[in-house]
Amino acid sequence: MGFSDHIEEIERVGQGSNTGRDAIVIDSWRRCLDTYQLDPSKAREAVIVSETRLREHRQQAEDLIHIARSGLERLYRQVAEQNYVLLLSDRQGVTVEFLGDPSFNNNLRKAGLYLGSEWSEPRAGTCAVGACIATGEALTIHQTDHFDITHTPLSCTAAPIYDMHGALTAVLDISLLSSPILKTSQNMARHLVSSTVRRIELANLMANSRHDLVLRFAGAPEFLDVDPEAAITVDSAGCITGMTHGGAHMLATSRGLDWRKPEVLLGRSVTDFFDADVDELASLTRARLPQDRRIAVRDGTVLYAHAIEPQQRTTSVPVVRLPQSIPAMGRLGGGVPLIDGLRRKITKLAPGKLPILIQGQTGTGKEYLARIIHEVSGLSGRFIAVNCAAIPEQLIESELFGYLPGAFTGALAKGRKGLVEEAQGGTLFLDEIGDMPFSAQSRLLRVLAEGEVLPVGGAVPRKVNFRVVSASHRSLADMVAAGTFREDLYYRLNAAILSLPPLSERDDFPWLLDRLLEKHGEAGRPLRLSDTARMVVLGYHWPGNIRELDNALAFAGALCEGGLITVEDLPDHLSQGARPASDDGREAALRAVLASCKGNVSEAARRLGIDRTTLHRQMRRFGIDRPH
Ligand SMILES: Nc1ncnc2c1ncn2[C@@H]1O[C@H](COP(=O)(O)OP(=O)(O)OP(=O)(O)O)[C@@H](O)[C@H]1O
Repeated sequence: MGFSDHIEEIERVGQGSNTGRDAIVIDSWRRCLDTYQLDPSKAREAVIVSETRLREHRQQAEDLIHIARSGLERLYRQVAEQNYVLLLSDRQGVTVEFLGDPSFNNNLRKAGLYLGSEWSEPRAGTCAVGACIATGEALTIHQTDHFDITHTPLSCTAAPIYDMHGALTAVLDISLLSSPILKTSQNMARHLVSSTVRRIELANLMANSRHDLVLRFAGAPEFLDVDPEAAITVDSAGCITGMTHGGAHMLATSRGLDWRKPEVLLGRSVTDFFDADVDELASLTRARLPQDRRIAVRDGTVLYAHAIEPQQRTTSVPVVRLPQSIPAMGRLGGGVPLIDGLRRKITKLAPGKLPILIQGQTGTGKEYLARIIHEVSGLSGRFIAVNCAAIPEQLIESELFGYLPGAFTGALAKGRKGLVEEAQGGTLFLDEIGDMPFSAQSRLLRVLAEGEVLPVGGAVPRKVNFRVVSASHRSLADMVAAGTFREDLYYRLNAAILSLPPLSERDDFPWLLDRLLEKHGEAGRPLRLSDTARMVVLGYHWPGNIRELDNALAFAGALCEGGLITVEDLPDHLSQGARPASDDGREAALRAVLASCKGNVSEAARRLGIDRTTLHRQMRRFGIDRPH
């Protein structure tokens, strides 16, 4: 369909015709024309918010991103091969999390499939995220369903994420830069997105309702414990305090109410909706077989329920996250030679002003290490982190170096201080420095060489004094050789290089695991792992490194009962593609399982899923004594 055909079709719809598109598209086009007064003949570039605004949006969505991450990564792995990218947007339509193939970064950024892009209907016209926010429903906006001609190559599928009080809080979207003609090709995508959202809402509900009874529901007993369709929370008086979107649907349907009005559901007694009171519901625990946990809803439907008792109320002492109470250097890792070596280097380097370059794969803790360096350095200024990959190219110079009043269109009337100046007397952490555009590299070099910053549009440089720590998951030396990174800047940044190993090579893995279990548990009550879950965790290869482990435990911690993580609570892919653990990990796991079986080799072999001979062989290999 050509440009003029597209505009003509929108105009016909505006005049009241039905051109055969889905009602959801027609309604959205009409909103664009009548409510937002958008002109279909004016193509608009994708809107990408500034780094500062993006940071604010991400901060507000931080808890959700944290809980959602494991689900998002799992979904991304399922669809990445078909070239989908994944976006999580907040309720304003700003993309706060993005997963996509970095080799398409430029094209994706241009198409607005990127961190910070704004996909609300008033800004972008009909689009999946915007229409999803407007309707509250999962949907696909396919190619020419888009209002704006700039977006018609895309096919986007989105589903809303509701908080436990029934308010739309975010949107999960998967998008394709190019797709088959038929819209039905995206039905599977809609199904995948919706089921991921269901899991995210469930994890969110579990994480936020530690003191209420949680009830999960499924239409079939087989799926009850593994993939429930709906969940609600109930307080000790039997009143409903929270629900997933599926839960809201179930409650509303049973009484002919509107799920869009959560206020008519929350606070009501469970007896309004179920043929059972709160005590009967609370007895539907795992102690009974799933098929014995039948429950009738007021409209006559029969469901299966799973009750999870509230966790003990803790006194309201502020939660002290254990890692913070350990001195900075101690937080780096366990007492193994590799980490001790790193500690020695940091002790020497941190107090000086020498630029430090941290290398390591994604998620290995580069920013975490940079913060430790800042803490140990004793510098009185702030730690300012800049993700060079997340700032749109045209904004990077003004964000870093600031600008004077009227430096460019859209600039603030007062001008603005750049991040370099914000780091005055402190540390400027330049993450993903390899993604810094060439022109900004030249300016940065001048700042470092001369200790002066020249704001955009300015003529008089200002003195600056800060420590620079940069990080990259790519080899800057290779980029220099390829001519994509300035050699002189490289030599300025890499006065000292620190390398962080991938998680699978860290001998202190069990130490890290314990710290993260403390972090995600309640104050003084770390999460625990069942023996088999520990084996699975130690046996997985963790391509996303500490971040992936951190997210998986946050997710499992939200799903588990009583603080004990079992294999079912872990993201599925951990147990599927498990690769052999490092020797240290395997040895620690064997000892842990043997100890918990009081040395009973047959029982330990059963729990580990290996035969006795193999277990004996492994025990010999690690010098573990045969129990007497
Ligand atoms: N030594 C550690 N102990 C406990 N948690 C850690 C440690 N190192 C990193 N983490 C946690 O792992 C996660 C990832 O760390 P960080 O963001 O520093 O990684 P990164 O290498 O900068 O990642 P990227 O390259 O993707 O920016 C964070 O949640 C951080 O708190």
